[in-house]
Formats: sequence, C-alpha cells, structure tokens
Amino acid sequence: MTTLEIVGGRVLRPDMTVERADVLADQETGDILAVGDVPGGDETLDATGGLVIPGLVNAHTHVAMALLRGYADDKPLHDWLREDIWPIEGVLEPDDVRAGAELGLVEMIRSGTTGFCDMYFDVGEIVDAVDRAGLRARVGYGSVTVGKDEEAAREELETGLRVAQEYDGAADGRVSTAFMPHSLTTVDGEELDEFVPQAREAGVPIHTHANETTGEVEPIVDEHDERPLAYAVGHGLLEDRDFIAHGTHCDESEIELLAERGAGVVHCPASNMKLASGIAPVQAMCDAGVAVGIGTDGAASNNDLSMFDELRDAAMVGKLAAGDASAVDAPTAFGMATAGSAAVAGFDAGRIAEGKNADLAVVDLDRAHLTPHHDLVSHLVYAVTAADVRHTVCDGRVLMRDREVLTLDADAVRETAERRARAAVDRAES
Ligand SMILES: CSC[C@H]1O[C@@H](n2cnc3c(O)ncnc32)[C@H](O)[C@@H]1O
Ligand SMILES: [Zn+2]
Repeated sequence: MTTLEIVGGRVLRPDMTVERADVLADQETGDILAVGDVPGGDETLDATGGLVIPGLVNAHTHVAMALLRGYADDKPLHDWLREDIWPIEGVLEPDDVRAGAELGLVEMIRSGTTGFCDMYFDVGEIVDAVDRAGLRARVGYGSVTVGKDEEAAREELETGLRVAQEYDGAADGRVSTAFMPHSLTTVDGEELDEFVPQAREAGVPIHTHANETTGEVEPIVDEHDERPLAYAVGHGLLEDRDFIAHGTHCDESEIELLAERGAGVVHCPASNMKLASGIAPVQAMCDAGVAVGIGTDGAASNNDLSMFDELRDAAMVGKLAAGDASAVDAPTAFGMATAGSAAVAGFDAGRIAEGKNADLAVVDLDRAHLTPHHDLVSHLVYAVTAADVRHTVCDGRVLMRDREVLTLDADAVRETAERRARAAVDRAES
C-alpha cells in the first residue's frame, strides 16, 4: 500500500465544522484511511495555512465546450443552440473535442473540481482525456433525434446505449456512464419508450435536460396535457439514480414527484441567468427532500467551469428567488456542490471521512480577501475563488501541487485549444 498524507491544515468535516487535522489516503484503493492524528505517508502534501475540503463535483457540464467559450453570447437557449452552437458543433472533429475536454479539465483541476458529469459526443476522446487528467466522471452521449430521419434517430439512441455500456468502469473505475437523451423536447416519447427499458437492462442511470425554459415546458403541456416531469415518468424516466439538468421551471407537483421518486436535479444557476432561462426553485426542492447538486453547464453558457463561482451564484440567486436572505445559506450551497452533487452523480465522494473517495482540494486561507477567519464555510461560498486552490487530489493521487497541474501540460493544452478553436470557427463560417 502507498499512502498520501495531507498535513498541517484544517479540515472541513461532513457536519460543516472545521478542525485541525491531517488526512491519510490509500493511493491504491483511492480511499480516505484516516482523518486526525495520522501516521506518516509515503507522499506528503503540505496544507499549512490551508483548509482541506471535499473536491467539488460539477454534476452537469459539457466539458469539451470549453473550446466554444465566448463564441456566442447574449442569446436565449433556443436561438443560441440553433443559430450558433449546433452549427459549429457540426464541424467539430474528434481532436477538437479532445482539445476542448483537456482545456476544461485543466480549468477544473485548477479550481478544485475532482468529479463531474458530462453529456457530449466523441465520448471516447473525453474518456481518454479524463483517464490522463486523473479526475472522476460520469459520461454519456447526448442523443438528439429531433429533425432526423428514422434511421439516423435510431442510430443516435443506439450510440447512446453503446457508449453507456462501453465506457462504464473505464479509467480504473473512475469513469462511469449514463444513458443521456438530450432533452424531453429533442427526443420523442415513442423513442424513449423503446430505449429507456434497454438502458434499465444495461443497469445505467438516465440523465437528460428537463424544464430548462418555458419554451420547453409549454409544448409538452400543450401536446400532452401534462407537466413535463409527469410526461417523463410516463416514458420510464426519473427512477432513483436518474437526474435531470436545470429543472428551472418545476411546479409544486413536479418537485413532489422528484422527491417521491428519488430522482436528482442539477441546478445550473449561471447558465440559467446568462441564457435568461429562469430561476430554479432550489430552496423549495431542498425543503421537499429532493437530491440537488450543482453544475456549471458548458463553458459557452457560463462562461467558466469554476464551481466556486457556481455555488456563490446558487446562494445569491436562491435568496433572490425565495425573497428570503436566509434561503440557500452557505452550508446548504457548499453541501450541494460537494455531497449533493456527488450523490446525484453516484460518486462515493463529497465528504472528508474514513472510507470515502480521497477526492479533495486544499484552499489557501492566508489571503487578504479571506481575512479574518470568522466563518470558513462562509468564505468557501462567498469569498473563495478558483485561484485560491493550492492542491487538488482525486482518488488519492495529486493532480495539482502548489498550483502546478501534474497530469496534463497546461501550456500545451491551452496552445492546442486556441489553434483548434480558430480552425473550427474558420470551417463553421466558410
Ligand atoms: C448532443 S451533446 C449535448 C448537447 O447539449 C448542448 N447544450 C449545451 N448547453 C445546453 C443547455 O443549457 N441546454 C440544452 N442543451 C445544451 C450542447 O451544445 C450539445 O449539443
Ligand atoms: Zn447542459
């Protein structure tokens, strides 16, 4: 057994208290062995002046869209996808997806994110990049059938199933999968009826965008005379390991349904604000017992992948939505971005405790903007930024030490991404 010890810092415990402690991780199993006074490890990470926190989990993103950051802004979802994003995605090559994924992964590691859920295409490129970068991920192929003939539509869904089976357990078990029909309006009900049972048979959960905009809710209500999440249940969705992205426009009956069925929701506050999609009723979901995580969505609608920005946005907009400054308080917001997101993603992470995955980050507290130390959970939500992350660890392996990413060549990744992004734009616009 080889071990990693993280010494000299303070540790955020699952009950949101902070104590002076060291952490010992088993690098073979990738688990936390002990928290407290620990024996010396084979490898040491110095956390002096820092706070050891569970790694953040980005429960809904499209990591390769880092390549499209800043390509198209200031439009609502429907126009943004159809006028800008889908046309350029149509000319992306597998190497572009690889370059975008690596760029996004560098940004995640540098902002203390250790796990994420991803929906995209060319998933093999993303899995390879995750394998090399060292993070944990649940991935899937986003099947879109709207506007496609029967054969192409079938191929989309078959690819979704094949990808979910092929990559489950990849990267030494750090990669898991889901079947991912893109949304309730871009895949139709009869298609779900045929393919959802096959996903159940394959034993993978199902992840889809749902209730993101009123423009997605209205056609379902008009055509089927029921709310979208009742419609989803009617087509076999929303079992207990399933999770939806956004859930912006969920009414009370849908919040109840999610809680009853144990399906998760990934709140994406920045994307919802930027695309003016709406404000999700997150406090009401938490009060009803819905499993809620947080995600950035893609970097083209955010425009970054920092979960620190996201959880601050979640707290701020949660208060505004509830008309109550005590809504989505700091422990709730931080819990959603760690244990909440991990539960939604199906990761045994998000808490620093013996037996949990050793997925951690160390935040440097000796900074002017983090002084004084009245309440460190408050700082994590309202004051810490990505640049305050000193070390990042996933599965007991150090991915970033003293802000140097060890698993990917960050400069080369940035250069490749810049070059491939320009070439993709040239192809899309020629
Ligand atoms: C076909 S793979 C996934 C697909 O989703 C697109 N996408 C990015 N952001 C959003 C969003 O907020 N709602 C719906 N779809 C989104 C992405 O561009 C890919 O085409
Ligand atoms: Zn999305």
